[in-house]
Amino acid sequence: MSDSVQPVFTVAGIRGIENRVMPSADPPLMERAGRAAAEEAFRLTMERPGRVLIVCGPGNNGGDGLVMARRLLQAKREVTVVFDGDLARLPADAAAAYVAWRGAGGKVETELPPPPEEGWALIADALFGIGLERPLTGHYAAWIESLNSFNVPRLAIDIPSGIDADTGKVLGTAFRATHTLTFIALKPGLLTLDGPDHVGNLIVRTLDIDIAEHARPPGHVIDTTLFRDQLKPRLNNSHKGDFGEVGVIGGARGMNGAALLAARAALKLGAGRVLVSLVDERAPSVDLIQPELMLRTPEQVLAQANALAVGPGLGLDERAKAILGEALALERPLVLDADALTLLAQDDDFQRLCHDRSAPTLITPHPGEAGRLLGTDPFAVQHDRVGAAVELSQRYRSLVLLKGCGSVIALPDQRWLINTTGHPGMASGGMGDVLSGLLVALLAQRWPAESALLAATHLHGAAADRLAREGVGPIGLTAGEVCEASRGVFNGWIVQANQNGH
Ligand SMILES: NC(=O)C1=CN([C@@H]2O[C@H](COP(=O)(O)OP(=O)(O)OC[C@H]3O[C@@H](n4cnc5c(N)ncnc54)[C@H](OP(=O)(O)O)[C@@H]3O)[C@@H](O)[C@H]2O)[C@@H](O)CC1
Ligand SMILES: [K+]
Repeated sequence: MSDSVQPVFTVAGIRGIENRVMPSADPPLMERAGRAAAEEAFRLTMERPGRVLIVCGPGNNGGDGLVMARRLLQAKREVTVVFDGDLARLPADAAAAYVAWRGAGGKVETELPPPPEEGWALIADALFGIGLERPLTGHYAAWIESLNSFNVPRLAIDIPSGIDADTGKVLGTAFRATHTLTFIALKPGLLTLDGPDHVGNLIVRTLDIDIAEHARPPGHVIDTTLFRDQLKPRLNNSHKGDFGEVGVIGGARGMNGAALLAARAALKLGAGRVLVSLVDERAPSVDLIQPELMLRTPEQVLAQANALAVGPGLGLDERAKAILGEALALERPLVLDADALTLLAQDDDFQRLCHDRSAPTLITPHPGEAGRLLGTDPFAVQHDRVGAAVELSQRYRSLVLLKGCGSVIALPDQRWLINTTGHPGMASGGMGDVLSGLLVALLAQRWPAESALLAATHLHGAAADRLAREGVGPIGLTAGEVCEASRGVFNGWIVQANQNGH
């Protein structure tokens, strides 16, 4: 994995690094964290002099806030600290930070005071960090609700209080930050589920720890460097046979569009030929909007394509089952989505076939489909998206893309990655079909399965992001528009990857 790719650690991983570094850390980690937070506060209040409110909790996150407060006070800033923790139960570093704060002349309020007349210059949330283990209730929950109501910069220290650092779940209620300064490394909860709605601008400070020296990250954030090796310009001396033959099978009655969208996306991402089979017998025999697509029978597609996407609008009837069985038996890269996933979840024979395949299988469930595949429900999946994706990958010996806010990719060797492109305008019909099409196009062009899944996922979101920047959406964005924009973004990546001698 390239050094520039951002690592992601679960709480257990962060604790492991802390335990290794802490005994000899000079200055201590909490001093470094508090100093980094004070620096960030200066940056955020450059144009907003005035009083900074720091709300500190009963653990080491509160300790970070107390160090931050002392640093600001020593730099002649006005600071109000709120802390009502039990001094006798404060961890050692946080207790030392408390003593140092009082020693520097700092005062402590035990209730949230009203804001000064000119308003708070900044609110810093140092209530709870990675140690939060149960829902927030009572006065802590009330404080957070109140802090969220101020329209001023709101800085979360390490993680917005109330967000579970491993899962991104809101535990009771959660601080809505405009900025989050996180320490040592990213955590999954900042990137997936409810995390992105609470973190605002995300800033990582490693606290001068060389992470690679201490631990191997279990996860990463997806970026283009992960598949840059595949981003090659085409040779002048090329022909369509060099770029593979995609097969898409789906499009039952009322769902023709799902398979056509996938097929069009495959065409726009450079597949040499795209064969599509609409299982609806009354479906048209040509796509008049995209006549380049070759409409064929399922048998012809299964026989000819060198990479297959099965499922968009496939239906759940006997014919659909027969097609899925045949596709699973072919040793060619296979994308399964939508109805194919529902059929897979229902049938032990399909599961056995899937498990025994030697060609790559790529499954792209949303949380509902993932729940069915795991024999549970969407809530359980969302409760631990990374865990669910890893389990699916193991159970189905597949590369998995679990869709949703902060899509999670899990690979058969148990590595996982989180995607940060895309936006809620993509929550609309047909988006998943386009993603399947982008993915199968790269597979047909003989990209390795892992690179294809990372690239298609990242591209799908990046295309939607570009459109939103151009005023197309986010609200009302259509899957067809993402399909078109993906082509431009992808070609741009190739140009970029091949500049400067790469
Ligand atoms: N360790 C280090 O060296 C470094 C750590 N760093 C910083 O420390 C943070 C982690 O600190 P932490 O482990 O002390 O956990 P933290 O998030 O402060 O919360 C624990 C406290 O909250 C309490 N509590 C929990 N849930 C609750 C609830 N629902 N409602 C009420 N109370 C609740 C819990 O109480 P208890 O469960 O024991 O009742 C305990 O008192 C980390 O995010 C980073 O900011 C950095 O300085 C770098 C160096
Ligand atoms: K916090």
